[in-house]
Amino acid sequence: MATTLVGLVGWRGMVGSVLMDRMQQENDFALIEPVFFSTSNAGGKAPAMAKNETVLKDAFDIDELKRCDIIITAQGGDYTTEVFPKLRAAGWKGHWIDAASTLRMKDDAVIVLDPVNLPVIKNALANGGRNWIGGNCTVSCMLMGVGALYKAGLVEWMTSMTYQAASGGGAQHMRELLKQFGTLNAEVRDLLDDPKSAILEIDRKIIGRQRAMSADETANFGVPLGGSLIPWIDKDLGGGVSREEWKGGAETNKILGLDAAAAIPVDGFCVRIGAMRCHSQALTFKLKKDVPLADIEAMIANDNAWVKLVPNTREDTMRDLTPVAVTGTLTIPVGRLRKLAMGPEYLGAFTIGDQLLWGAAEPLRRMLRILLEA
Ligand SMILES: NC(=O)C1=CN([C@@H]2O[C@H](COP(=O)(O)OP(=O)(O)OC[C@H]3O[C@@H](n4cnc5c(N)ncnc54)[C@H](OP(=O)(O)O)[C@@H]3O)[C@@H](O)[C@H]2O)C=CC1
Ligand SMILES: N[C@@H](CC(=O)OP(=O)(O)O)C(=O)O
Repeated sequence: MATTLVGLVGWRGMVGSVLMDRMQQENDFALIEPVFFSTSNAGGKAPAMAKNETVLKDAFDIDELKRCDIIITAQGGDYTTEVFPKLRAAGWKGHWIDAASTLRMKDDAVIVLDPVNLPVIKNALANGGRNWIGGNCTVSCMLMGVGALYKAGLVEWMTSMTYQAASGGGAQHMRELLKQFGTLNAEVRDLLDDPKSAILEIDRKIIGRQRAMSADETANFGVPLGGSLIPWIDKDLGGGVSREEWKGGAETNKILGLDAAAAIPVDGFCVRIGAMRCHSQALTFKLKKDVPLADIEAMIANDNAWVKLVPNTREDTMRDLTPVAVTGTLTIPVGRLRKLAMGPEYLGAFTIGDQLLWGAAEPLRRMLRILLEA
C-alpha cells in the first residue's frame, strides 16, 4: 500500500506540540509520510520527525496541501476559515482533521471523540465523511469521564459548573496568569516573610494591587485572574449565554449523534480559574430513574481505559481529584459521586481532564489512526 501523506499544520503551537509529543509516543510517524507546513517559515527546516519531506511547506499553498491524503491542523480557526473552503473548492477529497471550532457544527463534520462516539464516526466514514473536528475541551473531558451515563440512556438532563484553566485561552494566557501571581507575591513579600505581620494588611495590599493592574498586565484575560476568577468564557451570544456554555449542550448532543428531537438538555456556567491546563467540572445529573450508586460507579469505571473512579472520601479526593494530579496525563478521574439531597434521581459528580490532551490533541491523533486502519 502507498504511504499515506499526512500534512501537519500548527504543529509548533501549544496544542500542536502536545499532538507531536503524543504522535511520537505512540509511534504514529512510523505509519505515515509527514509533510510539515508553516504559516510563517515556508522553506525552513522541518522538525526531526520528517522523513523525505524535510522542508517546511507554505500552509497557504493550496497545491501543496492538495497533495496530502490527510491534513491535521491545530493552527486555529482563522486558518481553517481561510484555507479549508479553498482547498475543497479546488477539488481536494482528502480527510481534514481539525482542532478549531470553526467547522464543528457543520452538517458534514463529525466531532471526534472515539471512546465515546466510535459508532457515529464509523457511520460517517461509511457514508463518505471527510471532515473530522476535535470537540470543545470541556465537553470532550466531561464525556470521557461520564459518557457511560449517556450511553446507557440514563440522563434526563445535566448541568455543569466548570473551573477552566488558563491554557484554554492559549500560551499567552498561561504566561499572563503566572506573571500576575508573581506580581501579587512581590507586592506582599516582606509582609509574608514576617510571621507577625497582619493578614488583613496583606489582604488590603493584594486587592489594591489587583485593582490597580494595568491594561498591559491584563492584556489577555482583560481583568486580573491571579487570586480571582472570571465567570465568562468565549463570546457573548446574547440572552445571557456565553459561547462556551452553548457548546456544552450543542456539542454534547452532536458527539452523541442525537438530533434536535432526541437532544438532552445540558447547560451550566463556565468559569475561568487560575489553574494551568486542566479543566475541572462539577456536574449535576437528573437521571431518568433511581439507579443504585454502586451500579453507577461500575458503569463509569468500566466505560473506557482512561477513566478512573475516585472514591468519594476526603483523602482520595485531595490526592487524585485535582488539576495538579491530572496535568500531563490521559487519566480522567471522576469522583465526588453521590446522590444529592433533591432525591434519588439526582446525582452529583466532579471530573477533571487535561484540556491539551483529551481536550484537544488526543482525539485528533486517534482519528488519524482510525483513518489509517480503515
Ligand atoms: N488552546 C487550547 O486550549 C485549545 C485550542 N484549540 C484550537 O487550536 C488552535 C491553536 O491553539 P494553540 O495551540 O493554543 O495556538 P498557538 O498560538 O500556540 O499556536 C498557533 C500557531 O501560532 C504560530 N506561532 C507564532 N509564534 C509562535 C511561537 N512562539 N511558538 C509556537 N507557535 C507560534 C504557529 O504557526 P506557524 O508555525 O505556522 O508560525 C502555531 O502553529 C486554537 O486556535 C484553537 O482553534 C482547540 C482546543 C483547545
Ligand atoms: N474555549 C476553551 C478553549 C478552546 O479552544 O475551545 P474551543 O476549541 O471550543 O474553541 C477555553 O477557553 O477553555
